[in-house]
Amino acid sequence: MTAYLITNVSVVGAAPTDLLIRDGVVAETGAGPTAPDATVLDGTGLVALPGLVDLHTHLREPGREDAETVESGSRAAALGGYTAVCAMANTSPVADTAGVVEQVWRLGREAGLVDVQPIGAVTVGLAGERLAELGAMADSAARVRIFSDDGHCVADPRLMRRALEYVKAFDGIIAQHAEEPRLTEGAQMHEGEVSTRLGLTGWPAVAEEAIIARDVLLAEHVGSRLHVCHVSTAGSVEVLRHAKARGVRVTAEVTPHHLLLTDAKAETYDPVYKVNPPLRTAADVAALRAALADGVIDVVATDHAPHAVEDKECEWAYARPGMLGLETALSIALDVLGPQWDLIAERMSRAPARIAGLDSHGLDPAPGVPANLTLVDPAARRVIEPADLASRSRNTPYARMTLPGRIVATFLRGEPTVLDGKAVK
Ligand SMILES: NC(=O)N[C@@H](CC(=O)O)C(=O)O
Ligand SMILES: [Zn+2]
Ligand SMILES: [Zn+2]
Repeated sequence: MTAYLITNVSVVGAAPTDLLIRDGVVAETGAGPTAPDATVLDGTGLVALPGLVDLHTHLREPGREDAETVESGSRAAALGGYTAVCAMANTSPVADTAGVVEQVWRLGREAGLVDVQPIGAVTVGLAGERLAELGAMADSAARVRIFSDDGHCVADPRLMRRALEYVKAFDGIIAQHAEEPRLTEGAQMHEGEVSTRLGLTGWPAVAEEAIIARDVLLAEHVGSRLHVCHVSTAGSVEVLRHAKARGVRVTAEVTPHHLLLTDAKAETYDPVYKVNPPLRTAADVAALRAALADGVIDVVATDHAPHAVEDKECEWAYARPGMLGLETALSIALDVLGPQWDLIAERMSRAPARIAGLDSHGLDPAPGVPANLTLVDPAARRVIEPADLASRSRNTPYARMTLPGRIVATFLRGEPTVLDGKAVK
């Protein structure tokens, strides 16, 4: 195993130091460790962060390997500074059995670029009718702790209650895609001024807020852990603020795109901007940014949702919802939050690792800590070229935008997965 000496690097924004990585851990920090055998990387101007952790990634394998595979998605993640991703269950077949989650977990190990932690489905086939084998998935080699029907809402309140109760036995968590289906039938975009002008059926904010309100009450009632996926409205933030003040065990995530883009993008009729939940208003974006800063929202999660060209480059109404996120998330966070490194480390690494129970991730580089870390060049600016992305899909909403920040290197258990901005395998 090669040792690496990263010199003159700022650890999470602190004064520059040296970092010696050996045998999978951070062996030493401080000025000038002697390690003649180590490969030296000049860290001048770079910031070392704990490897990013994504609570919400769609890897599309099994079933849509033309859009993404565990390997291609893992490579995109490593290039984005991630060392762990939680893979959503809406694959084909659905990840609703021990067999499927173990398959995804093994494929992640084989790719060896990030730790792939499978999420299990809450209900069989995501159909919302009966609970999947939650216990068998928890006991499997994949040790599933997060369960989600993402893509669909667990709309039936009795089923949601039973799921919340069931996972308590192994400190599991239900991650809800909050969308009251009766309020979003035929919806194409956010319900508001722009949808009225364009004549597109709207997805009202209340369809999200009503489910979050119901679920925080259910979680409080049964004393279970709830996680809210891709929060997108100012009203949702207020419901979460209220629930957290009452001590409900709820956590929440926001995506990079909901922190940056608004429903005005729909005026282009370019389906690259079609996503669930939809892009909202500038007032919602402002509320989400404030909630991320003050902690009502715990995490930035990508909702990386690759789609094949034929599913995306078509008429708006027929296009699948979803956009890429892994390779641009840190840049969007840097753009939105500025160089608040401690906040970025908290929202993109420490908090998601805690929520997912990934003990060897989300730890600031320090002696003895597993060397899961990433090096960022905050001064770099790059133009996003869809063709250059490692993802198999091309549906990035940031095409040809100039974004701040570049991932220079990523280490997984002391081994580089990215060096000089390029994937090593
Ligand atoms: N976000 C999306 O618009 N799409 C996701 C599903 C989801 O996250 O709800 C997908 O799987 O494509
Ligand atoms: Zn969703
Ligand atoms: Zn999703």
